[in-house]
Amino acid sequence: MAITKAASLSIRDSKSARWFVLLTVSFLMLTGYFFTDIMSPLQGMLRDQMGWSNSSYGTFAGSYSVLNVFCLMLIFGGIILDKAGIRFTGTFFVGIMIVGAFFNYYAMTDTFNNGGLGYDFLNSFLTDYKPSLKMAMIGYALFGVGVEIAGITVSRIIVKWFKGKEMALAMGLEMACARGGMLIAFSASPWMTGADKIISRPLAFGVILLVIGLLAFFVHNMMDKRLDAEVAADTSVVASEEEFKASDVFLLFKNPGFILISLLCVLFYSAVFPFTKFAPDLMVQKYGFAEEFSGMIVGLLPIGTMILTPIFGAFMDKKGKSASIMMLGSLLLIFSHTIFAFLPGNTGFAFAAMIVLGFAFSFVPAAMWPSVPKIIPESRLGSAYAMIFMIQNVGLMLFPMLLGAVLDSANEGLAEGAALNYTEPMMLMVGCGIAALVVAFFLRVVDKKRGYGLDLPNIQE
Ligand SMILES: N[C@@H](Cc1c[nH]cn1)C(=O)NCC(=O)O
Repeated sequence: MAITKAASLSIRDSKSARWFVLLTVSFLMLTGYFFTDIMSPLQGMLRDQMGWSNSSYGTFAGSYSVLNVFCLMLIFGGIILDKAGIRFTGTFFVGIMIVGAFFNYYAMTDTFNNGGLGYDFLNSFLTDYKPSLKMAMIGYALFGVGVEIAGITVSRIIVKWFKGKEMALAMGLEMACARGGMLIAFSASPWMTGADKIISRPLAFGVILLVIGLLAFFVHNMMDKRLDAEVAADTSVVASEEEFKASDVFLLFKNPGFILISLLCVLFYSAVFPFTKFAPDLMVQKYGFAEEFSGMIVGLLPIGTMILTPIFGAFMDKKGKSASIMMLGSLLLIFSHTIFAFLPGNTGFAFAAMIVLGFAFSFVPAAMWPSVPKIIPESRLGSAYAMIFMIQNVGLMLFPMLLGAVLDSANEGLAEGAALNYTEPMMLMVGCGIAALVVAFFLRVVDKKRGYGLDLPNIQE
């Protein structure tokens, strides 16, 4: 439900109140993104201690999206958000996130792996897969549902509090906080395992952090309740429905701009998030970094985006050029992955490729997300974002699984202790980048034909 006119001053007109709300939900997203990548720098430890193959690790990473894709959870999440509102949906799905994260933690504990609750059952079928992997996958799949729907809810919260005010800045800052969570995960997770390399330790910390995130969301709920009460009492406020409708989906797929932006989203993000799951191990295997430092190198990526995304967002707000910038971002993606795939394992190349990727990962999200409202009418925006994330999740499910399988098959028969060769998995990422560039090119062509105005400034004078 969107507020289209507020006659008298409300709590959202108070700068400190709305920025405080942004702080609570941004912190929540920081905790969510932290847990999303908490296992990424631990791939080597999972191989050594848990006996997970690279394919198993990829299957685990892809399990994040399994329920989102096969059970259409993002669509249901959108419907629940429309029907039950922000406070219920947010609280419920943050709860799911915590339950999933707890299962993920439990899978890594000695208690579980020494025959704890559920071990014998999970050991009784699909015996090629370790019980720890199956339990972790159940947890991560639940967590994936929770964090994705929490993310959609938070976007809705930002619109509710910032519409007609500093909305782009608020969205940019929320994204920067979320990337901060990624940064902490990549840099700190290997250290948190301690000298005795206990994998469950960072996960326990992650679960606690998520609970604190939920408490922050409760604070948001109190503010939101007050805002709703003010809106209900103000008879001059006109509310318009923006509900998810199944019929909207068919209309969306008749829109070439929507099809192209969804394709760009899945191709671009498939070459980024699944890559980051393997990137710390790539740093160890190809560039010879110590395991503890490998995550810090990958951490350069979120650091760069935290600074650059709001800057590029502000540029496009004023100057436009979003369609061209999406092409440039896709081109940089190809450059970066080409360096990882084909250039020698020199640490300088690793830094250079990560910095180039940081630019790509700042350009495309900063241009893509604010472009959606230019292509889709406001009444169908909720459905459009839900569908785009749903399509994106197909890539987030398949590509980590593919990367793991390609890595294993490319390194079959490798001598014990020899470094893994990442050329073939990285060629897959280059391929995604090329496909993203082609789609970005067609998006620009269609933009010119249909006049979406993607290259025009977001802020109209
Ligand atoms: N699907 C979301 C959240 C996410 C983070 N990691 C995996 N999924 C998303 O892509 N949000 C936009 C972003 O740029 O983070």
